[in-house]
Amino acid sequence: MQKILDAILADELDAIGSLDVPETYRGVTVHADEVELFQGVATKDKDPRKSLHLDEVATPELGPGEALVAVMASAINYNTVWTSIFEPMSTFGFLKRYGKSSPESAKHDLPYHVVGSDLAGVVLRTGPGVNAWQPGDRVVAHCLDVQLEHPDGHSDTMLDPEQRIWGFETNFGGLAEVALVKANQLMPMPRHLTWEEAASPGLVNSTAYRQLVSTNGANLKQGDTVLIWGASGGLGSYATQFALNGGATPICVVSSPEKAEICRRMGADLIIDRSAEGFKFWKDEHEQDPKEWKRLGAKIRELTGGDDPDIVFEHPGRETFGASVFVTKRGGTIVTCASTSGFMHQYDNRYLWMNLKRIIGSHFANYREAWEANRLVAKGKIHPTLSKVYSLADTGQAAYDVHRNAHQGKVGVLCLAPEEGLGVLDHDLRAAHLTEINRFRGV
Ligand SMILES: C/C=C/C(=O)SCCNC(=O)CCNC(=O)[C@H](O)C(C)(C)COP(=O)(O)OP(=O)(O)OC[C@H]1O[C@@H](n2cnc3c(N)ncnc32)[C@H](O)[C@@H]1OP(=O)(O)O
Ligand SMILES: NC(=O)C1=CN([C@@H]2O[C@H](COP(=O)(O)OP(=O)(O)OC[C@H]3O[C@@H](n4cnc5c(N)ncnc54)[C@H](OP(=O)(O)O)[C@@H]3O)[C@@H](O)[C@H]2O)C=CC1
Repeated sequence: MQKILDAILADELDAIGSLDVPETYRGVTVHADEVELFQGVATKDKDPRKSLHLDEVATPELGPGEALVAVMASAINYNTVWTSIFEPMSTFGFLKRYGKSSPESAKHDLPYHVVGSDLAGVVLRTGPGVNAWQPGDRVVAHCLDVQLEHPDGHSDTMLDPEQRIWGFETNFGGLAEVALVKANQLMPMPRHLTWEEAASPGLVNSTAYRQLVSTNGANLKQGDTVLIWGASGGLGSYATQFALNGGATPICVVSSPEKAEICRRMGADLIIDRSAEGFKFWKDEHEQDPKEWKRLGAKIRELTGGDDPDIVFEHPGRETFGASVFVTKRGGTIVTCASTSGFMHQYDNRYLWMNLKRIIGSHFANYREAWEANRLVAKGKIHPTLSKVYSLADTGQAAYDVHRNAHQGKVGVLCLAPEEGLGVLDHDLRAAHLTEINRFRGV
């Protein structure tokens, strides 16, 4: 491993293909014999530091269409939080199902799960049938694992029944020194970013792109008003940038003055601090409070001068969904990709049908959407929102921060990279955008 790292750090990438791939590597795992670890513990008290381990694991065999990547850096996504607390279900069920689907995928079904759905690194080896990528290529990986053997995925790969999220529904994820991906997950690493910056947008940037910008999602247009929950978080920090870039007006919902300040730094003017306003959309566990929905709607109208949101960018789920449906403009769109606070939603359907609103479900992104989202990063039009970086050994703490909502934007993890700040090739482009690249640091 050290020879590989030395070659990468010396920028001798042509040598990578001739260096031996190590038989084992360090990866962050959950263990199948610990899925009951948090039985009886409330969700908020389940501690990823107890369930995420740093293990020496065997390097998987490289199959057709696959690539092994030396991972310089990765990032925490909320799916790793879900894996680490074994909610809403243990990810070992996904690995078992995948393992049964073909002889090639049997290797994924193991008593440990190497997690993580983002990476920046260097291709070590490619399997048979891979022509577009070579050992030594500097890459980032999006997290859609799909082989495309079924007809259903051929207009939109997200519709393939065998579509999976790498490092969540597959093994050998990115929070490790080596990762196994499908070659059609690879994309060029933006040349003006460090390893840890390049590793941080992938999953959330691609998801927000499909959810908000793509015709498969809300198809945002100039002049739209967009309500963005968690606007300084992982998804929200990219949704806010897309709204601003696309000539729309974001209304950023956050929960502290620090987060409000980050949104202002991104260029947003209309901000709601949900903690300061004290919104309480549920009277108790069973009943919502439509007066609170109206209070949120009135606040939005006060900020916009009377406009209701054309689009509501949803992911908190149960806690906010009723309010989201209510405040959306007549004919507008609620686009949802998650349910962090609970997946059994409740809303008043009269406001949906009488006012001709639409709810769209959105999940990750197809290769084209992920590529377009990455291209915007590479061109310096969308910027990483990295706030803090941890070592691979401290991944548990990093996931704990995200679980506790104690983070801003994205939290990075150094895998093989010995320190922050390495990997930049285009210093001029970097200099031109340094303020934006560092906008989430130290807040
Ligand atoms: C990129 C990052 C993303 C994120 O962060 S997303 C957030 C994290 N992700 C999650 O929280 C999602 C985790 N996944 C899940 O919770 C589950 O994954 C799902 C609820 C999505 C699906 O559950 P499942 O049990 O895997 O599948 P079923 O579709 O419920 O299948 C169970 C049985 O139900 C049958 N079935 C499905 N649809 C129908 C139908 N329309 N009519 C009749 N039967 C149906 C199936 O065939 C199967 O049957 P049989 O058990 O016998 O094999
Ligand atoms: N389907 C898909 O493809 C994807 C799904 N996801 C899912 O989306 C969700 C969010 O992911 P991500 O943005 O990365 O996570 P983050 O934790 O980085 O950001 C989410 C933000 O949402 C806000 N939030 C959290 N809980 C609530 C609540 N109860 N009410 C209102 N706002 C809330 C918080 O902001 P604040 O406190 O400032 O309001 C928080 O910062 C997760 O469940 C994740 O699994 C993520 C990516 C892809």
